[in-house]
Amino acid sequence: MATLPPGALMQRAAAAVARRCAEVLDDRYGSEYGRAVLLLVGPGNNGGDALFAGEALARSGVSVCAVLLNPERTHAEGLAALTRAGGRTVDTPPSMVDMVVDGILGIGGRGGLREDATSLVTQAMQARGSDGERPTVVAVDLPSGIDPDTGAVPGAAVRADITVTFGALKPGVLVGEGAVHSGLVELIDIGLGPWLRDEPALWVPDLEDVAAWWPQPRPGDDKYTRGVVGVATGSATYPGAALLSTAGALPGPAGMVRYAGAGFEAVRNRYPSVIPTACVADAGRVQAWTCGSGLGTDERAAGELRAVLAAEVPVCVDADGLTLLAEWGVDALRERPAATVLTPHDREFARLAGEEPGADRVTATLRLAARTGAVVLLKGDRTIIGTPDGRAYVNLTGTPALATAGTGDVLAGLLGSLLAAGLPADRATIAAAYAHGLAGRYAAESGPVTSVDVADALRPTLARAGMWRMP
Ligand SMILES: NC(=O)C1=CN([C@@H]2O[C@H](COP(=O)(O)OP(=O)(O)OC[C@H]3O[C@@H](n4cnc5c(N)ncnc54)[C@H](O)[C@@H]3O)[C@@H](O)[C@H]2O)[C@@H](O)CC1
Repeated sequence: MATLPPGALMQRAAAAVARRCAEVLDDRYGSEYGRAVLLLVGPGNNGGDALFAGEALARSGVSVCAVLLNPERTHAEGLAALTRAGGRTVDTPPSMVDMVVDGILGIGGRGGLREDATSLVTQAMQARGSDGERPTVVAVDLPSGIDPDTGAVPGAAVRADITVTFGALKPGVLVGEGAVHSGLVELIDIGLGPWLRDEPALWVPDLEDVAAWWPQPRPGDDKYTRGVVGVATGSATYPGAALLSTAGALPGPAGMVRYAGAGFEAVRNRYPSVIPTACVADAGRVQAWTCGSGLGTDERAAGELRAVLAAEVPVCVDADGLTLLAEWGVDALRERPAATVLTPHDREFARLAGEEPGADRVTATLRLAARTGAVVLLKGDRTIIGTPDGRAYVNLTGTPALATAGTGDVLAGLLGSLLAAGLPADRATIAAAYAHGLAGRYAAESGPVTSVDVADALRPTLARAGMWRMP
């Protein structure tokens, strides 16, 4: 740090916030010029960041005003800079505000917002932008009132649309209630790297990574060289699961889908390119299996899952497959000669692990991954992926709209296809969660989402996001 001029980190942080604010205003209004931005400024360096960001915005023609929560402890240089640039302080929020920048508390904040801050935030949110809509809220580093380390929200807290966070992703903005308050989280590198402790506790996959990993068809490929995925799902009771997991597998990167199970006629009628058989034993060679969605838990289902697990190829186990595994005990999974991926929701997790994920979902996921030797994808508001070697990822593309029946079947199908196309299990799982979340968002743009909509949205999503590149 000695090599950096004093305040350099704050300047970089503030510049990143200002840049993001300007982009959001441009998106909303076509230009940031003349728009009204309100800074909520707390007593520490978080407030300092907000003030310097306000300075930069004011210099670009934005009308910036600031409410100071603790005038006597306000970052003095920041305030002077804002004032020099034409920004002003006000006692109460004006009625017309296009954007609120939350610089009340950052990583120094503890115990939720106090009363004065809570009422200030409430007033600010009653303002309206010049388009009549509520102001966009951009949080500096983290939304004020959330616990930076755990994501707990012990009292009132700011609800941000966007959080611009610096140097490292604090778990508080990624998991639990804190994640819900953080909106879209953007990590900015301000050069803190050398001073950060250890490895990040949580990694956030981004589109660049996922698009780079996504297998593309190469010249000379045929359907077999691109990988063949086997889908062993559905039952007489749940024939829809067969269709949904197949629908998830088809847009994936594998060159062929084989279906094995009780839904084979329905699959044949709906998807002519799929090779259907009644059971795993008859299915022929595959490079990966997805098994479990709607499979049931009877003897037949157990036999199918055993056959799949005995194959020396990667396997994604979902839904009823997880219930069966829980009955058998998960420790034997370590003996599998190829990778396993488990995709539980909370109740399935509790059956598998013998305990609820609890408040620390990341640690719980990693513990199950270490115990089973499998990559574990714990579904939730924020899907968490843990690897047996102790890396944890959180997927940020999901949407609550995906909390509807059958979307997990689609995810499992897509994941199987990525495994069959040769992606290592951790990347396949991350990539599937990422693309599935995006597809959920895309589907939600045209109305309430069903799992069929998510499956249908996969192809346009993969093209739009660059996972599919025209060969
Ligand atoms: N760590 C770094 O090197 C950098 C930090 N930066 C900014 O600095 C922030 C941290 O700044 P500070 O350490 O000054 O802390 P904060 O600005 O988060 O909090 C300031 C003070 O508020 C008080 N406080 C805590 N909880 C409160 C509550 N519930 N209600 C009212 N007051 C409360 C405490 O006295 C605390 O020290 C980061 O979040 C980030 O925004 C950036 O400027 C970039 C560089």
